[in-house]
Amino acid sequence: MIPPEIGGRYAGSMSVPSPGYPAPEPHPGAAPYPVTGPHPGPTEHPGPAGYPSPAVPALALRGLAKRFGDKIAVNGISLDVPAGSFYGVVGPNGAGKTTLLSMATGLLRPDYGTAFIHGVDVWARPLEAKKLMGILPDGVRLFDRLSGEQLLSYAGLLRGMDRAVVQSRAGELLAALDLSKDAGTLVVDYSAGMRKKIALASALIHAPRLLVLDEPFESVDPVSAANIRGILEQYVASGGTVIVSSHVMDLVQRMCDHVAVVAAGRVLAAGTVEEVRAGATLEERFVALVGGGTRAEGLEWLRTF
Ligand SMILES: Nc1ncnc2c1ncn2[C@@H]1O[C@H](COP(=O)(O)OP(=O)(O)OP(=O)(O)O)[C@@H](O)[C@H]1O
Repeated sequence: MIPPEIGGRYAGSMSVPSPGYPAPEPHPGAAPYPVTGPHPGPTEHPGPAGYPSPAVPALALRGLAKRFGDKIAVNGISLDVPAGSFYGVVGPNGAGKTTLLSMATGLLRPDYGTAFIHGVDVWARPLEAKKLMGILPDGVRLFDRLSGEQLLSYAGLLRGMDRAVVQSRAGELLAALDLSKDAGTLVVDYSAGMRKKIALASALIHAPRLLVLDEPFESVDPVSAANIRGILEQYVASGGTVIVSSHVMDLVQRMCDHVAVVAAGRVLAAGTVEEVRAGATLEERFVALVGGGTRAEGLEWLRTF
């Protein structure tokens, strides 16, 4: 039995789950623990300008929860990401963003709840769901004894793509991400930013309908970051959906049309960027929601030379 109180806590009507999905269920072997907060009611989500309001969200999370030992990393999150949106997930260190996105994309089994990619249950129909998405996970190792080009070919062939198509797309992606001259270099010899870019290319090669990118701009130089932003903006303009987690509020405010603020395993606010920031900057709103930082008291030894 699922605890009756499971569900996300929402700071307004902007957050969203739409009806039509079954109630979240605990996964086999999950130890029940109290997950607080009421079930959010269904709300209409406007699509981005120029797109009709889509009936089926690109990603629907229902009552996702995960505990590591005594630590509840994600505490019953339900959320809809509208198809065609550029969705930012922001939160302080340790907020539960990576845990949430890992459960949403089939990388980490939740204790409770499930996720639907364009209506397909990630945990009940994983192969179907995974065909629909491209993932840039945080901290997952790549097959780094392959060259960049080989890694891309591997990613494409693994998705059942035609070899000639894989080759031509790999060349285009390497060029777009400024990796052509390093195509034959082993990934183990790539810098952190180059690894990020080749992992992103691997997530894009099968032209998924949903991209889930955990910290895609971390370690990436400003020129490459601008290239990546351009690629993602075009992808969204042609109907794809992007979810990015990031700590850079300014970037999220400029790039995303929707945002969810996550802290301590819960959603504190979610909706369009305009709704969430409510006239302030996203950074100001974030600090107000999450709480001000601890002042650097003590540390006198650092100021005595
Ligand atoms: N495999 C694990 N084992 C134990 N605890 C974990 C594990 N993964 C995450 N946690 C804990 O769960 C909480 C959420 O971690 P998570 O990595 O999801 O946060 P995050 O929002 O992605 O953080 P950051 O912004 O620093 O990357 C943290 O307290 C973390 O210590």
